[in-house]
Amino acid sequence: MERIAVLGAGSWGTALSIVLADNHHEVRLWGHRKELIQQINETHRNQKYLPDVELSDAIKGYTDLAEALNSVNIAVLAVPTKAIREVLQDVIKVIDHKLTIVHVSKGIEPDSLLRISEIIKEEVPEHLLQDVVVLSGPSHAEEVSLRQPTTVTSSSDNLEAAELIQDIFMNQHFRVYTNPDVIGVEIGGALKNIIALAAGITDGLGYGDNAKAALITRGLAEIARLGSIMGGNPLTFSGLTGIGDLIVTCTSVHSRNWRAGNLLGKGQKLEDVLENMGMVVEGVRTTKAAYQLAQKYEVKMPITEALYDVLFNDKEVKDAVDSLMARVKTHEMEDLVNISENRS
Ligand SMILES: NC(=O)C1=CN([C@@H]2O[C@H](COP(=O)(O)OP(=O)(O)OC[C@H]3O[C@@H](n4cnc5c(N)ncnc54)[C@H](OP(=O)(O)O)[C@@H]3O)[C@@H](O)[C@H]2O)C=CC1
Ligand SMILES: O=C(CO)COP(=O)(O)O
Repeated sequence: MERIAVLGAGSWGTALSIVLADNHHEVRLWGHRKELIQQINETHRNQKYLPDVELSDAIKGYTDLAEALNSVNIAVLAVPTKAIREVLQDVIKVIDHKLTIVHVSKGIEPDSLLRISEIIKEEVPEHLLQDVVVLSGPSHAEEVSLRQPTTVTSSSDNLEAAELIQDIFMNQHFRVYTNPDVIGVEIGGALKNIIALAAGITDGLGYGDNAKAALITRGLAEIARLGSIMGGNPLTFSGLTGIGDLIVTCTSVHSRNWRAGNLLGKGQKLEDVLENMGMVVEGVRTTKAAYQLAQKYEVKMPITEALYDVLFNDKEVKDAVDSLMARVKTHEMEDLVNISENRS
């Protein structure tokens, strides 16, 4: 049994706390809102983020970060990407020993263009950092908290650390694989949210399954194109954290990214959609970061670029779809064409 701190008491932090408590670990769920943590401790429910599930006594809520991290060697970082630096800066003020940090967030930081494991290594000095592990895959909190079958991937530069986290989380409802390709895992997890926003938009516009299949397939192509150039293993994009997460996020009503896209497709304004969601929609910031990455690496990412225009340049959603369809003709598998041209 381990004592584990989960930092972030939103949907995902709470759902993962349930998995850890089921596995008989002592779970310290830290959140920055006093009322929410009080409610978790008094009613054993997280009314705002996962109202339908009762939390076990093994999950204790904390608002004091020092208390939550006292005598803890493993911390699960479950806050939105934009809050990661702030939380880490507070964490290093209150610890005096090495932590293994498991991050479960799906995003890329705009402008710095850093992946989350890179932000962690930038913020946490070596003498306080044991290992960094990313846990990612097709896993909506709503289903995980109901103990419905779910599969995810644990990834780290240190295989032993990835396996430790695999052991800690794995149970009969929550199956954990390992993958040493941290770059591919983080890029797949972050960029699928862009495609999910786009899939929500086409659904909101009233387009059908053909459009959705096209987005998933061509979306995966552009994620893999960028991710491979950044150093990810192309095979990772056909795994759980690639196509797996892309499918679940583009097709599930649980997805906040899909829901946000759906409302945009129905004509709502971005500010209104985000304000009413009440939960993080990571894909918006990630679209900006991916757009910048595409320029930096000179990679073609037409869906990301079209969505960028919708989100940040006020382009009409219908016009964005029209311009994607009217792009200059091209091969589906450009690499295959290059290989066969070289042979002849
Ligand atoms: N939900 C899911 O099914 C899954 C989510 N993820 C990823 O997990 C990450 C977290 O998402 P999720 O839990 O769903 O998001 P939610 O919006 O449900 O919850 C986010 C939580 O983080 C808190 N928070 C925000 N900023 C700070 C801060 N500066 N300091 C402390 N706490 C803060 C929020 O508090 P407040 O109430 O004050 O806003 C809230 O409790 C995202 O990157 C997401 O992509 C990954 C897999 C599945
Ligand atoms: O990452 C997720 C499922 O794997 C959650 O997706 P949303 O953030 O779109 O809800």
